Amino acid sequence: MAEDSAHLPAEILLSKRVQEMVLNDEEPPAPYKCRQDAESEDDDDSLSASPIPIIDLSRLSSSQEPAQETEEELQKIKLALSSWGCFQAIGHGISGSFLDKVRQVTREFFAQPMDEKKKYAKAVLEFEGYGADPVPEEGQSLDWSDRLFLNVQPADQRNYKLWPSNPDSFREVLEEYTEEMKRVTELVSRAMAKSLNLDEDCFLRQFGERSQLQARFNYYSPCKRPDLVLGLKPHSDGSGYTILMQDEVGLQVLKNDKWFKVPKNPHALLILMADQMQIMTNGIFKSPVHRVLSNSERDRISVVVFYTPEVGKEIGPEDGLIDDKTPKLFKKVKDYADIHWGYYQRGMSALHAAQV
Ligand SMILES: O=C(O)CCC(=O)C(=O)O
Ligand SMILES: [Fe+2]
Repeated sequence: MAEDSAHLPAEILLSKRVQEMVLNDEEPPAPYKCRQDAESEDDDDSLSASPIPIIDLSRLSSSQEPAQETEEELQKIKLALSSWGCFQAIGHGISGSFLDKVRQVTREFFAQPMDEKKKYAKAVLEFEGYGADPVPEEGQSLDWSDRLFLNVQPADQRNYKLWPSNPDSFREVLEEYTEEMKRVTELVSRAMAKSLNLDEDCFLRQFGERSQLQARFNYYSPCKRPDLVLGLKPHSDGSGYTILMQDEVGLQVLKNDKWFKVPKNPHALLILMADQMQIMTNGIFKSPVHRVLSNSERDRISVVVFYTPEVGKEIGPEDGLIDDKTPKLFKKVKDYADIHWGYYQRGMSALHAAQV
């Protein structure tokens, strides 16, 4: 059976979910195979400390905190985002038990029978809903994962027909998580601006009053051949920045041509710069390439929230970062996420399209 499906076009393959193939004990069909190098991605470093910086956001918002300690945390943010393009945020004010609840409703959704999940299925060419990303261009591999993608903010953009009614707390949990994400994006956007000595509201102004939040719930089934597939292919995000949580390891971030594992930390959120923050900071903050490995033993979920400027709003490098010695590296762009998507489908980065 696996041989037959190897010759099917990606459109047909996409109508069958990875979870179904795993339940049928199928080997990954050819369009999913993207790795020949079979690097050894073992877990032997799982006990060692991760080099990805940790930032305590509570040190920024506490009015009791001595100014010097706040300043230290801001410097850590600047250093983290200009070298790694990401940090693990703790002290973000969301309780561990609520983060567990978000992970739990995600797991419960994906654990349902396929017929239940397909009630929320997207059409092959559409984006929002349950399934896989739209078919990439010829020659691009498919990801060994399933996902549910939902617009959550502005609230008038929600398509509640695609919001699962099972588990029955899903909607309420996602609404609450969205409120938390709004709060965290305000906190982080201001902190990033302050770390660069800019007006603290400058990034919030660029994102606009109708800035967007989109939630992507990823489910990574185990794979018998993790050496041949990827849960998600290497990419940078097209959003402004992304807030991510996972329940198991699997995500890796590229730095200096080396992959680094994002450690399992049930209390941390990964704040990951995307291309539009690289543009707004004139290249000071980096939008890192990241990918998700497959695992032969266990499944994994992640909940990813993309924070993106309002539709139709022009964004560009902050004036305060440009002077005679530091020319503008990027042009003003609008709806960059769409440009990014076009290149992503061809396996390419889009940032050059925004370069001066
Ligand atoms: O699952 C993850 O940890 C990463 C997901 C991701 O990179 C994305 O959805 O853009
Ligand atoms: Fe991503």
